[in-house]
Amino acid sequence: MMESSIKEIFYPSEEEIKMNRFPVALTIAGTDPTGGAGIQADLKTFQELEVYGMSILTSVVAQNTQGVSDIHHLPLSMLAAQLESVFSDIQPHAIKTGMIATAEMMEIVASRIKSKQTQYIMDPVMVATSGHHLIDEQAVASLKESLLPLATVVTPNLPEAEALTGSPVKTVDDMREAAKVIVHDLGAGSVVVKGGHMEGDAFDLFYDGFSFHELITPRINTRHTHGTGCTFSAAIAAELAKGYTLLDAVKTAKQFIQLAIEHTWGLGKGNGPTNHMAHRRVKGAAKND
Ligand SMILES: Nc1ncnc2c1ncn2[C@@H]1O[C@H](COP(=O)(O)OP(=O)(O)OP(=O)(O)O)[C@@H](O)[C@H]1O
Ligand SMILES: Cc1ncc(CO)c(N)n1
Repeated sequence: MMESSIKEIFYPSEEEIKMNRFPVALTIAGTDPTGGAGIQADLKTFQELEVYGMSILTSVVAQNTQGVSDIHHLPLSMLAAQLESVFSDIQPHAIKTGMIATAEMMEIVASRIKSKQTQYIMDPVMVATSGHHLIDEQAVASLKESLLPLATVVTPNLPEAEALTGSPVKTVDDMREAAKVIVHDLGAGSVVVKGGHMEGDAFDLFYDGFSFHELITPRINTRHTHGTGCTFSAAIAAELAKGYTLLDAVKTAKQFIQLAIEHTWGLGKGNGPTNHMAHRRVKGAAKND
């Protein structure tokens, strides 16, 4: 059964949040000093969706809207220490991973996530919008073998879906086949194959292992799409932290990123960031509307 495109935003009332619990989400990712991607985008997205955000750094990335100029991977001991700091004190309801550049880092993160009963959203970050590779070859293998099978949902774009499956992913049929491989062969709980890199409508395909759901919104004609994938997966993490179903979380994330792209401020000389506050323009979405 194919779902139609999204019709409205649905945010919890104050009462619903109090009733559920105070939702907490953790991002484990790299940095983006211009704020459009990485943990900066994740924390903004958590906050906009009324989820308490925590963050663990994997790599410090010198980047802006025109590209990546340098990357410094934190020592493995620092990654392990940050994980201990968080998990010995505040338990997240949802964990999202973004850029994890090396196989060694992935193994450390995977061993922690394995021991947690929590929703895990994996954004299999491989290449920045500018085309700069953010993880090494060995890390791709480790991502597939160690992290991906732990994921509640994984959110590859088309090139990442190709890297994961080893097959071209150019058409909707290719997306469907890739989704089945990622769930049934590679072991992810579910997958959203993101169609941002395709022509035509912004077509994403969500597959939960049983049925396909098409999430389709009009393509916004803009170059300002830096960090769209980070923001989209962070929105899914926030909604899962609040206790929404996976399909509802994906639908809300889709609407969130659509607005964020549509209302971009066009910052920077290159591919600018999205506007993480745009959802507030939708009547009734913000608390005091
Ligand atoms: N121009 C656009 N108009 C509308 N939606 C878009 C556009 N570009 C991307 N999207 C949507 O943004 C979300 C992220 O998809 P995208 O393919 O851009 O991820 P990504 O390549 O991983 O992002 P990034 O690497 O820049 O963080 C998807 O829901 C996609 O459909
Ligand atoms: C840190 C980081 N993660 C992910 C992306 C993907 O856009 C990026 N550019 N930077």
